[in-house]
Amino acid sequence: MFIVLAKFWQKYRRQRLVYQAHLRKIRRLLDVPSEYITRPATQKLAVEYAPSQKYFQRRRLIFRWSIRCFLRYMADFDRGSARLNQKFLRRELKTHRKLFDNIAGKSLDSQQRRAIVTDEHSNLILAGAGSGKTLTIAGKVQYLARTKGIDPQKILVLSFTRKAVQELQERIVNKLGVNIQVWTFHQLGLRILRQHGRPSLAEESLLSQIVRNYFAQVLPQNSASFLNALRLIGSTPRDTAELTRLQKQAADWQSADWPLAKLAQLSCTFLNLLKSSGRTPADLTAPPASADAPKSRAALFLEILPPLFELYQATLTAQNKIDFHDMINLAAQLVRERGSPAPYQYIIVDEYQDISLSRFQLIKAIREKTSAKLICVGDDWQSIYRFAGSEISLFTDFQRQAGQAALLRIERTYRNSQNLINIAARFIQANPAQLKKKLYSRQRIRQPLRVIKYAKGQERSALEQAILNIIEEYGEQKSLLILGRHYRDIQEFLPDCRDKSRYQLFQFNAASGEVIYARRPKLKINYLTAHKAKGLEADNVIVLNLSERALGFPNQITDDPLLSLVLAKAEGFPLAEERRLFYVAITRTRHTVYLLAPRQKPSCFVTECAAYRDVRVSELARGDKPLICPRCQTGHLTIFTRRGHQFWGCENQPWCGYKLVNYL
Ligand SMILES: Nc1ncnc2c1ncn2[C@@H]1O[C@H](COP(=O)(O)OP(=O)(O)OP(=O)(O)O)[C@@H](O)[C@H]1O
Repeated sequence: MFIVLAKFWQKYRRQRLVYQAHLRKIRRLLDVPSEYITRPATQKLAVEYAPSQKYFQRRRLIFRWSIRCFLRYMADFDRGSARLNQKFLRRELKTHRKLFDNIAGKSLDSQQRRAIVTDEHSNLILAGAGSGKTLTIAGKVQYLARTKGIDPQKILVLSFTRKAVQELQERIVNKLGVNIQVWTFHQLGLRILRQHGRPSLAEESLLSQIVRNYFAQVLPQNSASFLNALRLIGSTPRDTAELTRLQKQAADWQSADWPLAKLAQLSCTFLNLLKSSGRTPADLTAPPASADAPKSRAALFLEILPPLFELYQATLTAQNKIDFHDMINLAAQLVRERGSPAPYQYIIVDEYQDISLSRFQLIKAIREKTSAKLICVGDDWQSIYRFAGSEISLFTDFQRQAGQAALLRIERTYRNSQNLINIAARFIQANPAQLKKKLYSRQRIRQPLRVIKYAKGQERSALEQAILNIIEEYGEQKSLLILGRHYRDIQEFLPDCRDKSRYQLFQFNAASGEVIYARRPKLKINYLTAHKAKGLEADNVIVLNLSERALGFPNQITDDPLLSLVLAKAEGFPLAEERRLFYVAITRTRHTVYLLAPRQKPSCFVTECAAYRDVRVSELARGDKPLICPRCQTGHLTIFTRRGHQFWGCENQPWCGYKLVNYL
């Protein structure tokens, strides 16, 4: 009897120990986790805890609350992990409140904080213009380095332009004191190539030289290909004699008038885009031929392209050089073959909406070697580089491209007023393909978007009117950004600013982009194209030349359809990229935006915005009274003489009383 009891007791104790071990294990799981549970970690946990699940289920041990919680967790692991992650986030936000209260002197808002502490394997931070993307990235780096003990050398921060890199470096290294290196994709690529002793950079003009040589020397030697090229530009020779004459002429091709010159230029652009996507001509397929066009233009082009591509690649190899695109393509290949340049734990990409296929491949290669976590920050509303090879689907379809991801938002803008965001968001979301966002701001400004319409010849007066209105409202101390769609827009507005012999009301320094308004020389004015202004801000903004014409805003010159073979899939919505560019332009302002549009043929964007609430439209008076009073908006400005002094004032005196002192 005693032996039976002893055996029973031993068995009971053994079972009890197993039971307690499982219980301890699941309690550890259900406790607030010490780190964020990522999707890959969730899958590992599911495997790790399956035996405990079986153990409790088999014995129907569900009387304890923790066991019931555990079984519920195991039934839907994703939801269970999400719940635990919420607990983790709450604790992290509380523990590190002081840090988030002071990132470079700014207290982060709740969405910025969440974006920082969320630590999924792949993270996409969807942000609005002026919502503090740069500050959030700086905060993330500081959080990782200071609280998680991550070596800053294992955090790879990437951006697209040197300017953006400098800004990030300045904020992270100088302001936050975290010693980190921020790179452009090309700098990173070059670093990888140098590590493996790869060749130096070829002259920028090499591609155009080779293309020229190809069309002048190589192509004419092959009559069939030469004929294809002529067909492509719509000029089929009448007979063999004419074909031979054209082949001979090709060798002496000098001027841009040569019929194949445009095709050569197109080939240069095409090859640049092809290489920037990391593909070769073999990856391209022409659309199927139709009954009326047995060989499409695309098919003809894809016949003459491969030899050109090979010639270019062979020249690079012979000279032991690489081009700008190889810096990224070869770097990705080297990472795949020989490993990552450093054991990165985090990769943070700024302005992710501008990502191209080849850059994405480079990130992917590094992640495959290091299992680094990826944090991409961007704004699809500001994606304006499709023409240069950016692939917006890598952003909008992030989950499919980068694996299951956490989608975070930062939607409070610190730059624009709510009134301006309402206008800008309505304008951009007219395109239903743009991701939905609810941006908000605490700032309010009545009629932040103001349209001034002018007659032909009044361009300069319209600009002056806008400047005077801004000075009247905000004084001379505020910064002013003048934006054009094309660089030459400013020259159309200030044609006489190049004539040094005359009195110059405006002076424009083309090198620095600085504009000096002679009557208010202290006013800080800069001129940029809308593309260059991305990422910048100013107190007030004037957008020039909003006209409806080929080189207006929107720019209506369409790309050669052949480029669609290498560009991202065309968007269904008309002028989608120009719309985003206009959105970028108007969101650079902290206060107001003036849109200068011709009375005849104003831009369709201006007409669309003019119908919105909170948009003010005024017209410049014709003839010799071009300036409208900025205060009452009805009278014109005229010169008054009082006690021997002259000054500009509103003609509606004394009702209006507006005077411009120190103007004459
Ligand atoms: N939490 C905050 N508190 C106060 N100011 C902030 C905060 N976050 C950002 N800002 C300010 O908002 C402005 C815009 O920030 P930032 O330049 O980082 O925006 P962005 O998202 O990169 O803008 P964009 O995409 O339009 O270039 C800056 O002046 C920045 O200092």
